[in-house]
Amino acid sequence: MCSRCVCSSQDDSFVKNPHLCDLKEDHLYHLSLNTNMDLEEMFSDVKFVCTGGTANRMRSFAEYVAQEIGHQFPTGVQMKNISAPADRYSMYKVGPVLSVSHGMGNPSMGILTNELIKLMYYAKCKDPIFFRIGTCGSIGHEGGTVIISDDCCDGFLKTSYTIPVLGKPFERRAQLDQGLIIELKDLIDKNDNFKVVSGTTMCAEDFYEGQGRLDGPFCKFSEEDKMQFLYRLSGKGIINMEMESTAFAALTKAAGIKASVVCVSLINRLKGDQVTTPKNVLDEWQKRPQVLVARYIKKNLCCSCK
Ligand SMILES: O=P(O)(O)O[C@H]1O[C@H](CO)[C@@H](O)[C@H]1O
Ligand SMILES: O=c1cc[nH]c(=O)[nH]1
Repeated sequence: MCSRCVCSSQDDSFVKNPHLCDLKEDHLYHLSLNTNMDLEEMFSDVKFVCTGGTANRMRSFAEYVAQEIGHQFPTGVQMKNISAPADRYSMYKVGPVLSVSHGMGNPSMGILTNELIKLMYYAKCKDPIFFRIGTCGSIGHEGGTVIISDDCCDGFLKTSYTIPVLGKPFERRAQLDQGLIIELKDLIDKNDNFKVVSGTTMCAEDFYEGQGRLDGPFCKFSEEDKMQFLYRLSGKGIINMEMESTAFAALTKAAGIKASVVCVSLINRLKGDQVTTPKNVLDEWQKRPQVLVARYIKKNLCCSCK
């Protein structure tokens, strides 16, 4: 970090923002981290950043991955939520793995991903890989099916993430890392008790009308309209819908960070709208993408990172 500001060189870095050089300190407000802390000492060993919608899921993923990679916490040391003071996201660190909740929707995922990218920069992490471990609704695949996103599009079927910036639309390509997708698919084990498929993911801005649901408080379209829409999506290779993939894909791509989205389907939307699966089954289903991602981490962990 130069003495005057928070910056180190930005030439081949994750961030592209000259204004960071005007900051004497940078507060990653939603993570309750800032550059007055020794972020390099705390996070420079991070190689895998895993995100998912809920705090409990990301805590249990952290505990699971600790087992899988044989990470030992010092005796009596409890795994703590690093971002607890901010009372927004939950962040757990298990050696080279960060497990962070992202809440629901692109805006929440966007805030988190922006701050995680800056964290990687300040901590001088080397080639981190990001994952979104989520749930989704699928088109034509039963609940419990794991879906790897080959590509992602917004609700207008554009493979980009567009937000208003200074009153004008600002569009970024939402592209996931194709090499990482192939590596994940290579880790599918025929003995797994779940099916894995891949295709394009539609990232909706809404759970109800935005995903063609008839069961919200308002609905201006018919069941026929809904089914026509779902079959139109299916005809374009879109196999699932969720609500964070485009912000996640666009921002990680802009940072030059490899990223992948792996979700489990909670419902085949061709058969209905309501998620009625019992909690214990949903909990088991939610572990399935975690198995695949943990397998990747275990395989790619350098021995020195244990
Ligand atoms: O289970 P998570 O990862 O939150 O993802 C899905 O679940 C939420 C909707 O129920 C949305 O956030 C959607 O993207
Ligand atoms: O149908 C679903 C299920 C989970 N998440 C979504 O966004 N949609």
